[in-house]
Parts: sequence; structure tokens; C-alpha cells
Amino acid sequence: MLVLDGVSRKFSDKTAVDQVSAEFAPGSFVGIIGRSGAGKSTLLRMINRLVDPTAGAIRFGDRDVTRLKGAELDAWRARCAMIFQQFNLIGRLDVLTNVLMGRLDHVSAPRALLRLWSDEDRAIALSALEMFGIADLAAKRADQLSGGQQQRVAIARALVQEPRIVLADEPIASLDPRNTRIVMDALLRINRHFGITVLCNLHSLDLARGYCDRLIGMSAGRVVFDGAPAALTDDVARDLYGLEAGEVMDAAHAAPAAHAGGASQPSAVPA
Ligand SMILES: Nc1ncnc2c1ncn2[C@@H]1O[C@H](COP(=O)(O)OP(=O)(O)OP(=O)(O)O)[C@@H](O)[C@H]1O
Repeated sequence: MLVLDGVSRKFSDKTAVDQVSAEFAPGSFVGIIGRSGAGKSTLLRMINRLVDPTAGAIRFGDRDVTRLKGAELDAWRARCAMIFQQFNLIGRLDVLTNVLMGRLDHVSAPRALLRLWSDEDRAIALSALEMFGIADLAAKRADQLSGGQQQRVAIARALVQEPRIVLADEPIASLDPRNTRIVMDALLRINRHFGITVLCNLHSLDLARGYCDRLIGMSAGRVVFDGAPAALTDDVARDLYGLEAGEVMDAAHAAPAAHAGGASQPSAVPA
């Protein structure tokens, strides 16, 4: 179980994340939603310690993630794989080597340094590519792939890390609708097939409702909704997104509510 206990992050006088507490059961698929600047990326980045909290604690089982250093921190980052909007592949390297980079934590330091991959590592990487229908691209340079293909390579690289948690930060933000589906299906697959917990920042509310079994709504760094997608009414969503509601909800849902403009605080659903 991953536990956030009063986690906050300040940047100078700006509070990006404000006393967030939440528990994530193994195997859940959680969507983090909210308008731009709500604190979603900062929250995910704190979980794998790309950003350190300024207050609060993050625990995984009996481990205090907030205090990990050195090799233990590296091991945590491997268990807690991150997927980025911009894929973060090494463009000049071939696809298979990019996926093998996810195995670095599983090989000895000298072998890692020389990139001496074992047959087993290669087989693991290839089968991850097969799982997402892109094994035929193994020898291609990563920078010759489409955005959707690159993101599937990034998910394959995350998968071969053998993570317990995948943190996906707007993984489909730069993709067309068809590739959006393919990439979301790939995340759902690793969640359902391997029981990997997925925490996914999403801008589109329809996607969040369609793929996630729990939604966390953030506003100004705080959690203002935590519950099942069905519990997120259109009125709560409109309050959560404010002026961005039209972008994230389909046209029928996005029509202004009778009270829109009157309510300044999002409707709170107890966490
Ligand atoms: N490194 C940083 N230095 C200063 N301010 C930051 C930094 N990172 C984030 N912030 C600020 O913290 C707030 C939350 O940012 P964050 O990126 O977490 O929001 P978000 O919900 O992910 O937004 P978006 O959907 O636009 O990515 C914003 O006001 C942002 O400007």
C-alpha cells in the first residue's frame, strides 16, 4: 500500500501541493484530474522523489520513501516507474536498447556500464514490445517512430523495470485520438495483467472516467474529490475545472450549470 500523509510542496511562496493525504491499494488504476496548475505533476513527481516534499510523509509498506537515499532511492525509482508526456526515449538508440534501459537496475554495475545485456534481458524486452504490438520496430531508431509508438516503447521500458507502481504524467497529451486509445489500453493492460498500480494524470475527463477505477480531483494543490468515477457528477466536474470545463468534458456535459459562476469552491466529497 502506498500512503501519502499530509504531503506538501512549496516552490518559494507558491504552494503547489497542499497537505495531500491518500492511500493507494495495490492494483488500482487511479486518475488524477484537475485544471492546469492544480498540482498533479508535482504530486506524481514527489512519489518517485524527482521532487522532494517540503512537508509530510510518503510510505510504501513499512518503508519511509521520503527518507530514502543512494542505492535505496535508486531501487525505489525502479519500483515506481515514471512515464512522461514527451516519452523521454533516447532518440539515436534503437527501440530494443531503449527498452533494455529499463533493466539497468537488474544487472550488475559493470554489465550496466558496458550495456552487456543477457539473453534473458533481451527476451524480456522483446516480449514487452510484443505485448504492445511493436516487436517489429525493435531495430528502428526511436526518433523514427510516431508519438503513439514512442509512448508504447516508454511503457515497455517501464514494464521491464518490474515496477510495483507506474506514474504516468499526462501520457497522452501529445497524441491523436487513435493513439490515445492505444496508449491508454496499454496502461490498462499492465494494470490488469500484472496488477501494477497505475496513477495517471489526465486532462480529459472522459478518458479518466472511462479507464480509471478511482479519481482524485485536485484544485490549488488540495484534494477536493476522491472517489469512484460514477460519484463525480457533472456539477462537481464543472466546479473542479472552472473555465477549462468545456475542453475536458464533451459538449453535452460541458453546458454551464445553473449555479456556474456562483460557486467558487469545488464541491467536496470526503476522501
Ligand atoms: N519547479 C517549479 N518551480 C516553481 N513553481 C513550480 C515548479 N513546478 C511547479 N510549479 C508551480 O506549482 C503549481 C503546480 O504545478 P504542476 O505542474 O504540479 O500542476 P499540474 O496540475 O500538473 O498542471 P499542468 O496540467 O499544467 O501540468 C503551478 O503553479 C506551477 O507553476
